[in-house]
Amino acid sequence: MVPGPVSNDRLGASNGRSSPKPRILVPEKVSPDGLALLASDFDVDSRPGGLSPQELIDLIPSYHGLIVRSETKVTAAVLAAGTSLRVVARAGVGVDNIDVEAATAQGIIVVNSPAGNIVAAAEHTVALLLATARNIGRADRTFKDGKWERGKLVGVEVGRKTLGIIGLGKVGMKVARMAVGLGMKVLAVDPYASADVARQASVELVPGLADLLPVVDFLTIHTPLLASTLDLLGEAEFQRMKKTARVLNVARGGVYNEAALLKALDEGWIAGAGLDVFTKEPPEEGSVAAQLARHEKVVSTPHLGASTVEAQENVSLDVCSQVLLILRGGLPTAAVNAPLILPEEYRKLQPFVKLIEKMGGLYTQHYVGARGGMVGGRKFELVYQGELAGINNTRPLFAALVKGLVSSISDSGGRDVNIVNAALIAREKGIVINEVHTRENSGSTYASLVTLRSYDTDPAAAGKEERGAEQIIEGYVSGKTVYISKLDRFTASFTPEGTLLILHNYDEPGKIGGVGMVLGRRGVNIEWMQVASLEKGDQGDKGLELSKVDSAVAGMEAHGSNTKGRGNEALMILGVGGVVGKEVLQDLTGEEGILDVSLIRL
Ligand SMILES: NC(=O)c1ccc[n+]([C@@H]2O[C@H](COP(=O)([O-])OP(=O)(O)OC[C@H]3O[C@@H](n4cnc5c(N)ncnc54)[C@H](O)[C@@H]3O)[C@@H](O)[C@H]2O)c1
Ligand SMILES: O=C(O)[C@H](O)COP(=O)(O)O
Repeated sequence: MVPGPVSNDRLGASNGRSSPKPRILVPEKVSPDGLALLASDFDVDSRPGGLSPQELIDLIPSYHGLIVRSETKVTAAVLAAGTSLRVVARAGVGVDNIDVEAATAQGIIVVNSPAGNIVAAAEHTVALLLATARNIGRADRTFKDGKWERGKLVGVEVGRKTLGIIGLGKVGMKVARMAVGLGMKVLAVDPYASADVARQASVELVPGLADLLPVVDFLTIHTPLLASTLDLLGEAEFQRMKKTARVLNVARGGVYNEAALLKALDEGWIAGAGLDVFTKEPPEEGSVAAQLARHEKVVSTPHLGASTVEAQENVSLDVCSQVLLILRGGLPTAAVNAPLILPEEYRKLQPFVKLIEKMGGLYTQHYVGARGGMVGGRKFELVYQGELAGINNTRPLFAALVKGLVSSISDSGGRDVNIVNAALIAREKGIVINEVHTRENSGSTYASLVTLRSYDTDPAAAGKEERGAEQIIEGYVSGKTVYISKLDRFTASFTPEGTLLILHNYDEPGKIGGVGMVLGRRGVNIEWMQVASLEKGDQGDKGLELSKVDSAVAGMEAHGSNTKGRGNEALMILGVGGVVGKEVLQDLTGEEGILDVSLIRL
């Protein structure tokens, strides 16, 4: 993963001509403070006006480094054309414009500046908060048009009002502290925030959106844009808010569904919005995003959250110093795609690293995403049983769990977690992981078994380590394939890969057919399915596996039906293809006898 230093010979060969220095392309406006660090060793080609996708593909073969902000799309095609490319640096936080997966596959390091523009983004949020409260945009516009409309521009105060924050990470926490300083009451939703850290900042963590939306006067989001946060707020959510509420977005376009937000403003479900980011930037003429940007009730800015002199200096210095290090053969400080395992441990540990990472991802999406639970403040026990118990260096396994747990909730998809920073990231998120080695394998048929247990510490028994409700995932490796053998109280045997739907239901006839009909109607293809029953000794028999059933619902019914009455529970686990949107989950949840549904992407 770590490249050796770049030699000028190599560059000459790739160019077809000799060049005195390795080359770095900067197709956006990046502060000269950082670029100056590179000037003596490299040929820095700055093109602040930007490049078209084709121009970038045509130019990239002769460059060793690429430094971008959010406007340049570093696609798989750009990376494939970058045959000499060693590093892509994002002068900012979000790497959603970079195909990190493709970069990793090509051994290209992606670095960013995780903290350089936090203050700028938080201050911009507060600027929009006050601007929406006091109609600053409209006042400025109409005054400049020669109007004096004091009567139409009466605002509201923010002091003593309630601010809701979705995503209490670096920017969210900064906004919270500033809002407390303005005399606001602050509530937040973030399954990974530590309740202790929140309390110290006078923020009250609430369990979910249902607790937040009806009570806030202002709402701001500070989550990354992920599959799990895309369209997080739609029509139903805006309808739950106060008519006087105002919403802000200095994170990413798409977390509020733009069409729903436009409707909410037009219909008067909410009073206003302050928007810095849009699904397409700049918004296309006539698009919903463009209508929002121009809306009477919206204060809009063209993605200016990080655009301060100070933030641009910070991020430029951060990433340029990393580019310098990498191209000289050193290790970066903020690689987004750093490896979990050292090469010498790879063969032995890689399958277990994969298993544990998948278990972590499954945990967050099944227990937290679907059920509105919390991860911050929970304790985890990672039990290595059988042969695996003999492994001394379990740091990659620990790191794999942290990576899996945070993968569905972080900008980088957890790819920035590595063996060096995993413990720190876990601490920041309030995740406590205890590793247990045991030679016993409790009757298991697998040579090595991994169990992930999570439990609440009873808040009433402060410091006494009493356990609250326990959640369990168990898995094993066979050959190179990883399997989940237990999920909660249910015995299973499935490969945690791709898009899965996990339905907790009453084990009674008709369930499979009903679910198959819903998915068929919504164009979701069932690739395989399995019914996992309660463990022996709990209730019922072992799960019945039905592999590779397509849409043969009738056939599934015949195999999968059983005649147990209501009271017995089961999990229906489906590997699916196609787009599984909110409406699919709503339809499934509405089916008779379905207790809950989780959508898992692994
Ligand atoms: N407009 C701008 O110019 C600008 C500037 C800086 C950052 N940003 C964007 O702001 C966002 C936040 O940045 P950050 O540095 O604070 O990131 P961060 O990773 O520190 O914080 C994100 C937080 O969101 C939480 N989260 C994830 N999914 C969630 C969900 N479904 N519900 C509730 N919380 C959830 C995470 O647990 C985490 O605490 C990023 O998307 C970043 O790109 C925009
Ligand atoms: O993710 C970020 O860092 C911000 O959105 C800033 O983007 P920018 O560098 O294009 O201003």
